[in-house]
Amino acid sequence: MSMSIQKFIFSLVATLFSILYILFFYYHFAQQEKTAEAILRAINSQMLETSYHLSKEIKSINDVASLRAMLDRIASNGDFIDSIFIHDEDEILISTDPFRRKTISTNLIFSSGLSAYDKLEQIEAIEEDVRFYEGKKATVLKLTFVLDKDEISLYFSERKSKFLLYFGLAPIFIFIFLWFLLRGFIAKPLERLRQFAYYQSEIPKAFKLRELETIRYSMVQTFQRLENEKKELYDMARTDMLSGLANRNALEEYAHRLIANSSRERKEFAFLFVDLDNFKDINDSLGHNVGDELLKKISSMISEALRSNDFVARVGGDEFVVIVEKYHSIMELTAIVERIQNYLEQTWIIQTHPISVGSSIGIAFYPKDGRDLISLMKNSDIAMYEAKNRGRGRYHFFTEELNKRVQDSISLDKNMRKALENDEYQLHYQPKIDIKSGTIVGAEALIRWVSPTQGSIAPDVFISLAEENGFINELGWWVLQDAIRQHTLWKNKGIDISISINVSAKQLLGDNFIDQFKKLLDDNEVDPGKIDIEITEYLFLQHSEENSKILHELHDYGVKISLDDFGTGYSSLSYLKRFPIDNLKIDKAFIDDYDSKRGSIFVDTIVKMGQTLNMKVIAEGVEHKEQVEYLSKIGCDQYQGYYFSRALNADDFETLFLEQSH
Ligand SMILES: Nc1nc2c(ncn2[C@@H]2O[C@H](COP(=O)(O)O[C@H]3[C@@H](O)[C@H](n4cnc5c(=O)[nH]c(N)nc54)O[C@@H]3COP(=O)(O)O)[C@@H](O)[C@H]2O)c(=O)[nH]1
Repeated sequence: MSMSIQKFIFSLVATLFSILYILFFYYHFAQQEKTAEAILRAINSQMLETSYHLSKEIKSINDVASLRAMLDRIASNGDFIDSIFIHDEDEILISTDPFRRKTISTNLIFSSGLSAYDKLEQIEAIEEDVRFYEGKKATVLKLTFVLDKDEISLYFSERKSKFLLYFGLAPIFIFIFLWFLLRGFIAKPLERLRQFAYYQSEIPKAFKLRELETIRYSMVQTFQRLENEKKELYDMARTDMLSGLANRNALEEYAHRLIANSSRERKEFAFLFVDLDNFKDINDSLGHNVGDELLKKISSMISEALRSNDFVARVGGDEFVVIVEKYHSIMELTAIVERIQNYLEQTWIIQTHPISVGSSIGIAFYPKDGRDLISLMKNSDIAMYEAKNRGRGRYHFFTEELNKRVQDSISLDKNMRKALENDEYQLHYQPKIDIKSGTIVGAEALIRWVSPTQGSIAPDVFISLAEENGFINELGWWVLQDAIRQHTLWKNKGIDISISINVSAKQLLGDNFIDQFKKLLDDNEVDPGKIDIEITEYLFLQHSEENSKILHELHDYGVKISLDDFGTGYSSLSYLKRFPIDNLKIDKAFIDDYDSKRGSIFVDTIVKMGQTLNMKVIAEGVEHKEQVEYLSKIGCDQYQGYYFSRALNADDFETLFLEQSH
């Protein structure tokens, strides 16, 4: 049976005090007996002495009466003697107690079985013979000492009280003091140490007892050591010893956590299975030492190719898993994949051996290609084998459809960039018509890619990819330069119309856009008021502080700002309030629907709202006469659309402009 430290200390102290109390009581009774013996002895010797004196003094029975004074003195001096009397067989001859008439039985004094204290308690008197000679006749009288019972019990009860006071109460106080002392210095600290050892709760503060303090300090040290060892073991269990990368255990933990989060937040992530090409040959031909060293280098290279929030684990000899969570598009992901492959595609010098090793990468996506680690591993592995089958040093997606899409995007990306070098882009211009006068007041520059192999490619096909991969900055800059060039050319020919240029959010927010744009206008002596920058609502979604600053700067410079495709995307009236917008372009979808009840209300409302906010309102995608009539009726400012003209190349636009202005 176990007990708490507090209980143990309490029992220990209590047992100690019980023993002490037993000893004290034994001592008390022994003392009491000794005292009783001493009292009895004193009374006895007083008695013997008195009897001896009386024997000498008394010569005849008549002398007894003369002894009164002596007896009174002895009775009053004797502490425990109540009275003294002398009697013969029949009657009391003399007594210090005037009321004493009878003798008292005194035989108990000789009863041997009783303790001295009991004798004192029980006997009332003791007596002694007084012998004397009247002539030759021996006479025996009895001398009796009557004991003062009250005095005796008062004496013993006083002694008892003192004993209780000294030996009874004092230990109780000592007991309480000891209890608090032991509890405070031993029981509580030990209990705190126990709790610390058991729960590893907060480290107890230093104790005042040296031994306990040593134990506490040792425990703290032990726990710290254990904590470090635990951490080391934890890390070891999750680290690949050769490469220092995460191992399969760590991958399992990471993937489970990520899958749970991604499923909750409905997000996808990419799971890459990386396998080195020809690694087995290197191992077999140059030995495992070289292979190991190569693996170490490759591992650190893969880590270097990744961003801090990507995850990499070595899951087999030359197999790695990379998890990429944050990417905006497949193209951004493929850029990461290509970076890994490019980093690994170098010649490594290992123990003087030049070694080249490529990699094949299979890519699967959570949740599309697998909802758990096993299926993601399996499917990315299948994709990796497909990459190897197709000639190594490649990457391959698990689904063929995605594979095709990515391959198409990659070749589009390549061709799109080449097209700029080969001067395959052209700007077409769609007239903007003033509704009241019916004349051309401007032109929207729209890019066209005229490929020698594929013919005219619409901007819808490549603009979004150019925005995704950042090529829009280069392409957009070409558009601006070409539009300004054309504007200057027309101005010199007397065609002084404003030009609207589509500028993507990425381009607008790119480095130095404002400075370069202003320089372009200044260099060509272009009136900024003749240039209209078309932006979409998408711009307002991000970096709104920065956007606002750029738009205000452009506006202050004199450039007009048009909000394109109004009403289709992320429309919020607060944009119209916060940003300096000159023109509102109603999206074609609203214009198409102008003849329905709701549709007409929308168009009408947008026109009124725009004009109330001092904006010009331009209808897009106008294809029919009725639409123009309706727009005219509701007071819309301008329109553009196939009804008047499609976007034309610069020459055709010029012809049309000159035709309609005459
Ligand atoms: N960042 C840049 N974006 C550009 C540039 N050039 C074009 N674009 C954007 O590409 C999208 C598609 O443009 P496009 O194929 O040229 O189509 C434009 C018009 O041809 C078309 N349109 C005009 N009128 C009609 C019509 O009556 N019917 C009909 N079906 N289509 C018509 O609309 C497009 C103009 O759209 P918008 O820009 O919204 O005014 C398009 O989003 C362009 O913005 C560029 O140089 N840079």
